[in-house]
Amino acid sequence: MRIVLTGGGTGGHIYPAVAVGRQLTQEDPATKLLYIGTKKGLESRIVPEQDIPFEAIDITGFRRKLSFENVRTVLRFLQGVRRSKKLLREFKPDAVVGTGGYVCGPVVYAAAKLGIPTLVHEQNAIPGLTNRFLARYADVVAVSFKESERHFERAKRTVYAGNPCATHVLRASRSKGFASLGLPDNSTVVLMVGGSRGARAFNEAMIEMAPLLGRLKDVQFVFVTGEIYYERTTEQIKKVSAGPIPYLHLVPYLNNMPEVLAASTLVVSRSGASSLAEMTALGMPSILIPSPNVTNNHQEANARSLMEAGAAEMVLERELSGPLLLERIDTILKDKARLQKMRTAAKRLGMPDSASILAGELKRMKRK
Ligand SMILES: CC(=O)N[C@H]1[C@@H](OP(=O)(O)OP(=O)(O)OC[C@H]2O[C@@H](n3ccc(=O)[nH]c3=O)[C@H](O)[C@@H]2O)O[C@H](CO)[C@@H](O)[C@@H]1O
Repeated sequence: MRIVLTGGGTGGHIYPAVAVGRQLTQEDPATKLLYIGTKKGLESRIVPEQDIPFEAIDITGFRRKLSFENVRTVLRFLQGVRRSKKLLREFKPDAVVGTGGYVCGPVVYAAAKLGIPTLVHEQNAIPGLTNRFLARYADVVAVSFKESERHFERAKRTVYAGNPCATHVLRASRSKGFASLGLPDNSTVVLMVGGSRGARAFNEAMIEMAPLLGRLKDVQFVFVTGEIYYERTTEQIKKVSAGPIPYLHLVPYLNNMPEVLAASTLVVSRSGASSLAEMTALGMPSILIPSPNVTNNHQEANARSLMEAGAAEMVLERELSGPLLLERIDTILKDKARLQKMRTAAKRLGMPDSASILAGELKRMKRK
């Protein structure tokens, strides 16, 4: 099969597309993939690193308020459609998969206009602007939460498919995760990550926590700062600490997130949909700190669903401080029975066969 993947801006839109591509290649090594994204989005770095051919189009997102910038956005959208049509005519895909973020607007729209089968994947319980727009053109809208089907009444067909990142992460090697951190197998690892771009509040808490980490015995901490915060956080931690902290691994970004996740005992995280799909697939206990800056506060809704199932604790950003977080981590780690309960509850929410459900849909669409 020849498949065009598109979606981006942030990791939460990119990794589901990559996971679908991986699944198709695994099922049939002759699969040919092309990813269409933007130069500015994280996809321009992540996708080539995954050995998937990448082409960029120039496009910006709509402002929610009426503005002159939106006129320019419409013009860029039309240009994007023209460029997408050219790329699609050259590549001749059997189907196009869009995973959200404004870049997939012109690509999926162009494909629909050319009569190429299209599938849109929505990761969140409350859909984004681009996917809402595309729903009426796509042949299939795949949702990650059963309850979000109701937002896509105009779609030709909706499928409850989960998030394919869940499948992808289950293939990760735990030992490789420990080895990449230079740690022996079965070390206790606490991973702290503020989504694919990092978050200021997470970095502030990391700086406050760093000098206190020694209070927890035999625990290794992995702090993922996000690329833009790395330098400042490293400097600040140096300033507030007496010397190097041997059990702290400070990194800007993890290219092997599934492996490190598999090696972790507890995760402190934002509650983006793809991250949660990965954590639940692995049965990973977590402390979730939802981003307050997302459409319809959807990260808090995401976090609440894990908390109510007993898989996670939630800390709101306005309550967050380094000492409070360390206290919560310590309490959970000391309570082995609680950890086990959280693992079981998380696993129950996981949907590990998501990538194969989506691959099945694409094969069915091609045959039609
Ligand atoms: C601020 C914002 O707009 N957030 C949205 C964005 O989040 P964001 O892009 O942070 O998305 P998620 O948390 O859903 O997913 C992050 C993805 O990046 C990966 N990763 C992250 C850090 C790292 O160092 N290495 C790495 O590989 C994770 O494993 C995961 O696959 O998209 C999600 C899915 O549409 C939404 O639910 C979020 O609300």
